[in-house]
Amino acid sequence: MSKVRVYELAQKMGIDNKELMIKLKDAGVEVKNHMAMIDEADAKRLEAPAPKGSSPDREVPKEEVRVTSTVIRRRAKVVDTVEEPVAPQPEPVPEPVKVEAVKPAPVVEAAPVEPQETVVAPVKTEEVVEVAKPLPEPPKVEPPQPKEQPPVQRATANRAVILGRVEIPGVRTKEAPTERREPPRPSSRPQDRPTQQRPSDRPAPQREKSASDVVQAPPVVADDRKGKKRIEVDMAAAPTGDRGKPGAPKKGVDRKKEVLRKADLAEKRERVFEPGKSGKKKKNKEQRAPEGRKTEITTPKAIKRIIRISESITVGELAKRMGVKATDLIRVLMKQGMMVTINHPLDVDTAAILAADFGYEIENVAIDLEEIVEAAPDAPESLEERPPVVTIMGHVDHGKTSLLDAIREANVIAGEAGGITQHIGAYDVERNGRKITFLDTPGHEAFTAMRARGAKVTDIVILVVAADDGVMPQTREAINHSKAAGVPIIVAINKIDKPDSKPDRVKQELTEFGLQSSDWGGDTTMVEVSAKKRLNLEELLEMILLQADVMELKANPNKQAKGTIVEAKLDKGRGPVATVLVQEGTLKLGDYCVVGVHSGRVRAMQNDRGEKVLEAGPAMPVEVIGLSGVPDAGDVFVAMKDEKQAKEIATLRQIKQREMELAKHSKLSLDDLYKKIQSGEVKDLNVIVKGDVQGSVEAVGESLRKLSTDAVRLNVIHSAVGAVTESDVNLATASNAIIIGFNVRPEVKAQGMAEKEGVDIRLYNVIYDAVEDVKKAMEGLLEPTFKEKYLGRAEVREVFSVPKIGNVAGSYIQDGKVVRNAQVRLLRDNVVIYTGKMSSLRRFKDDVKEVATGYECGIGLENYNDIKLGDIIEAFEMEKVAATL
Ligand SMILES: Nc1nc2c(ncn2[C@@H]2O[C@H](COP(=O)(O)OP(=O)(O)OP(=O)(O)O)[C@@H](O)[C@H]2O)c(=O)[nH]1
Repeated sequence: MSKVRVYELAQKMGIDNKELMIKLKDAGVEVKNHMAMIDEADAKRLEAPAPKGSSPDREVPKEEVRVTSTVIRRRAKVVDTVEEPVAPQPEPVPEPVKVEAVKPAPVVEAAPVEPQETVVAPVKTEEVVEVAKPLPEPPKVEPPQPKEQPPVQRATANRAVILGRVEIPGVRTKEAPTERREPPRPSSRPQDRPTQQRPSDRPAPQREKSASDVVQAPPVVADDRKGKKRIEVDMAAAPTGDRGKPGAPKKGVDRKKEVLRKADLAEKRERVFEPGKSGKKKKNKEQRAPEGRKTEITTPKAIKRIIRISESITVGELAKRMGVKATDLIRVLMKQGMMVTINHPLDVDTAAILAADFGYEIENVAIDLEEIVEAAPDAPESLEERPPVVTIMGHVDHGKTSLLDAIREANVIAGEAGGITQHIGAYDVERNGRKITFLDTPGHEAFTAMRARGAKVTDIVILVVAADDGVMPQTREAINHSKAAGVPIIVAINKIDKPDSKPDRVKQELTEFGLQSSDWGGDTTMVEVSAKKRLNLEELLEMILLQADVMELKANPNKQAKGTIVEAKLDKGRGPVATVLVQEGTLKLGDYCVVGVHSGRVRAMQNDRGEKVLEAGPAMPVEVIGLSGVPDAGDVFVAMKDEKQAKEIATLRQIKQREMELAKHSKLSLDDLYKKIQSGEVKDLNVIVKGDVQGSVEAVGESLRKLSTDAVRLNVIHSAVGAVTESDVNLATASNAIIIGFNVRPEVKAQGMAEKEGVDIRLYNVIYDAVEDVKKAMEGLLEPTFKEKYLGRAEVREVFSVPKIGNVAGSYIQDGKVVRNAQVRLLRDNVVIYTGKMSSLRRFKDDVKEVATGYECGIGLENYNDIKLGDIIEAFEMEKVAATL
């Protein structure tokens, strides 16, 4: 007679094993556990009435659930089953028996099975194998699912009651370690589990009793039987799995099962059993758990959402730190008008805005130089009197240089005789034991250029006004610049030795600018001097010191030095040389320092008399050697103890500078084009100014801006030092601007591009001419009758000295052609050194009319011999053209 196993029938009927066992009991069929076999007749009898909610028919549809990579569990569809638990649950409470079926599911099963197994041992073996595949056990779990964690699984995956079970073990696993020691499962285990897992299931204990009555040590069987599914459950519970061995010895069948199990589930064991045995299991869980968390927690904790950067970060790095694609960041930046690449550095502000879009915060952990520099304000008691720093300003030829020289000479003579004066950009003189520092860069351009860099160096301005000339344009500018800087003025009315000098008239004129002589009841000190005759120079110095007293100039000499670069150059022998005007602290030999984008170490210092100096205190100018590069005038000099820190700051500044340049370029072209469109009726004249030095660039720019009228607005959209480049031409094209070059030339490519694009490049070497031209053009009066026509340029590759003729430039024609008798310019680093005529053009000793690109030739310049290797000779001719501006 064919038989069927209880669990198979239960599976077929879609009900829990326990439940079926209860039904069997009710039906008078005695079974010890779900592995027991019953007659098919009995089975059919039971199937007919079908269990509570679930109809046997439903058993047919089975569901496959992959429990692990090697185990697939098949079981009846849960849809119905899901409801079942509801019914059984309430029952369990009153009836211990039912409860058993529900709660102890995994554990209890194990217990009861054992006894029966004893009987059907051999069969089981086979079954076990089967079980492993189809995973019948699940049904048992079904009942508990609703109460335990299974529900979670159901909810997420598929009503898989089974799944729920699987989970149960997982949950238990945590407790597993403790349970393990309770191999005597029957009684203890059930209790433990129910209590731990479902505290609400009180019947559990009672059940267990009954269960324990029936079974005792069979845990082994239970484990085996359930095969893998079970295993998971039991193993999860830890105790059973391992115990299987110890408990099994009781029955040979068990052993076989175990063997089978080992064979079949070797892999699984390693993963599930083994770990379950001890801490390993925990590890396993731990491993799993985090995985789960990872997927859940997609957003880092608040603390991890703060990105610390040091002054700047590249787009790629920021994307990486935020865990987003760099392309996403680039897209966002593009929307904001920034065309960047993955390696584009972002400053803190930009990065912060960008990061905010992705829910991150940016924290700038860079060393703040200003902080270091400013540090804590000096305590009043640490301050000591320091010499005043003086700048001389005035109109052209009013005697600024003469006055400076006169003062210095007098000082040198009076001071250390024999000292060889050197031009280091600043010097100090002594008067009655007190020092005065003069900045040897007369003129307001330098003064303003320094100020534009944020350097406030000058304490007192000496305004030189020629007594025979009076207040002139630059005098006015000097006054304005001084006032803007808030620097007190001492007027030196110069050239009083001249017969036609009228100091009073000067004083009178100055009152118009708010400078009233103290002689006349005002508060401005005015000294009548003569630089030429050395008249009243002492008095002038005296007045300077008096003014300094009023100002109470003080500084703390006992700390790391801080100063400003007054002048800097690249010396062939000594490398970068910079004159530092120490403003605070004392600069010592060996100090590390940061200057602008450069860092270095003070390797040598000397004063304006060429003497070696070991240290320089406040207001003392010294020439410093040891910098990594040539800084700009006006750069702040900061001495520091730490070399690494100095280098770091310099690097950061370089990055910043590069960013600023990049930002400036992209901004200009875009912004101005837009502005132009927006300007509507207002006629704009956009100008780009390029010059040989910052001072002239600023001067030209400033003069041009002043030409703005109500009708035409003049915008200097870009100004910089250097040759006219392609970038300038591009900008001019986009902004419909003209380019004004002051003492510089366009690069070859830029020239070609300008011609192609129709950009007007105008070159001057006199500011007045540039301003006048633009002014006339704005008034519609510009009538340029001649326009320069570029012919070509040659590079000087050798210089030959020819008797009677002088130096001849052995040149290579780089571009265009060079024509005999053409006008030429000699350029050195794109700065015009000489403008004149070509005196000779030869090829192999033969005079030629012209030489084309790619050929070599000898070029002689009229009345000019200072030709050097690398110079560029540009040939051009003037042609008549109509006004175009
Ligand atoms: N008679 C007389 N001539 C003076 C005096 N000071 C300067 N000069 C002359 O004025 C001219 C201009 O003097 P500079 O010292 O070059 O004037 P500056 O203001 O420095 O001129 P720039 O450098 O071109 O701005 C020179 O020829 C000097 O000799 C003075 O006190 N008396």
